Amino acid sequence: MIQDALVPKAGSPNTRSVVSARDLGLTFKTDDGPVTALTGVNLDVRKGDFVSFIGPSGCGKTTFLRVIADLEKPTAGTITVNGTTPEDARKNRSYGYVFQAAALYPWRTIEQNIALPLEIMGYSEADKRARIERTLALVNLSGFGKKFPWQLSGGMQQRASIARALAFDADLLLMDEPFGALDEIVRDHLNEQLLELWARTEKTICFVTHSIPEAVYLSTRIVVMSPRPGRITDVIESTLPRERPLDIRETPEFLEIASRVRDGLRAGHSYDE
Ligand SMILES: Nc1ncnc2c1ncn2[C@@H]1O[C@H](COP(=O)(O)OP(=O)(O)OP(=O)(O)O)[C@@H](O)[C@H]1O
Repeated sequence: MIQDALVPKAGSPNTRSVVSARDLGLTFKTDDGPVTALTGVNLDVRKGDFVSFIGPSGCGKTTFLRVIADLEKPTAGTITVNGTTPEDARKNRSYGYVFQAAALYPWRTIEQNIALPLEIMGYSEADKRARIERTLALVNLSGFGKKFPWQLSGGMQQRASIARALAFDADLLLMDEPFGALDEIVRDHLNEQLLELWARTEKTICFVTHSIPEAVYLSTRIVVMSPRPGRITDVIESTLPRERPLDIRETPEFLEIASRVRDGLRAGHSYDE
């Protein structure tokens, strides 16, 4: 069941939302014919929201993030990012993007990796230094700036790539399964740290995951998606408090939300493929 209040109606995007999509669609042309990655997507992401996107492989989660980031152009509907087109939002550096793999340059130290977007944007040496120190502290990596990526664990590398995405102070963070390749204990720890960072910085976060517990633990809202064609099938507003110790995952309230997400995923899942 989709809660009416949470699902915007077709029409003009809400330019006060950080992300506002109306009837958004994207159909890729491929040699095997058109592939509809997204259809009829209506969604508002409000300032300070932590929104997770969950759904089976191919339901368009990454494509939606890439549309927000202006890495793909929609073929139907409209979308605004910070009240502007995704292209303007990209040019204004309105978002930081964290990829599935840490995507750090191995020949650059951690601080040189974080400095990269700042160099492109022409920050002064002093400003660059201050921002590197601040973002390293934010992800608990102070003192590791001179290391190379291969000298750090997978979890630390992913934290470094979050630092890089935070370095230029974008209010919006787009995260595509950032912890998918990490073991569960490291992932728990990073989830906790990400929530702390979100609370401290008041960023708006769009987060793609395959994990129900991760989505429920992190989010203020959970967007459940379904494939062929990729679409939103449920939007769940979390009733959990913002302060979330890890053992909140054993509470009846948490399990109830998780069960609703699971039902949503089951309803949109085809088992014969
Ligand atoms: N550049 C492209 N050209 C053609 N088809 C594409 C392209 N990018 C994505 N697709 C197709 O669009 C659909 C949605 O893909 P997308 O990667 O957004 O799904 P996803 O939900 O992020 O999947 P996963 O969980 O596996 O990462 C899939 O059918 C995919 O094959």
